[in-house]
Amino acid sequence: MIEVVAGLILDGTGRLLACKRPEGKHLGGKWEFPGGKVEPGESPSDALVRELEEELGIRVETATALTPVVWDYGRGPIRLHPFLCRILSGQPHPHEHSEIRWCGPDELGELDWAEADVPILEEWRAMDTR
Ligand SMILES: Nc1nc2c([nH]c(=O)n2[C@H]2C[C@H](O)[C@@H](COP(=O)(O)OP(=O)(O)OP(=O)(O)O)O2)c(=O)[nH]1
Repeated sequence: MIEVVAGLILDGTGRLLACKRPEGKHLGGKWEFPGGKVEPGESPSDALVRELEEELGIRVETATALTPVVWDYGRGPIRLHPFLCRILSGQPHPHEHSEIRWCGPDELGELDWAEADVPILEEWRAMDTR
């Protein structure tokens, strides 16, 4: 099982940050929550702080953990651990994604999400963290 973390970053007005995977990569063109694989010896929360600094140039703190999602895209199972996060410093800039977008509830529903993220989005919608 590959452990992956993903951050639901809120902007304080009810919008979430969606990130587009670059064409040519696995799941290229799909939208995801930023994050990546947990390295040996790291907690999921530490991994997310590291990944968001690398991918977006922001420092975050993690808050509520949502329900992990187990998914298999045909390359073996991944377990995706979602966390709500808050930006402590910096403005997000895409270092590894082709595009990033702050989205309100309606816009979120219009994006072509990676399949493992769909249940996460549904859980978030049901929570109403705004
Ligand atoms: N970071 C992230 N990965 C996700 C999400 N949803 C989802 O299915 N994934 C998948 C895509 C990848 O297979 C894996 C995350 O690994 P990664 O983002 O470090 O991907 P990577 O570029 O290293 O992938 P690869 O080189 O191994 O193909 O989980 C998500 O919301 N965030």
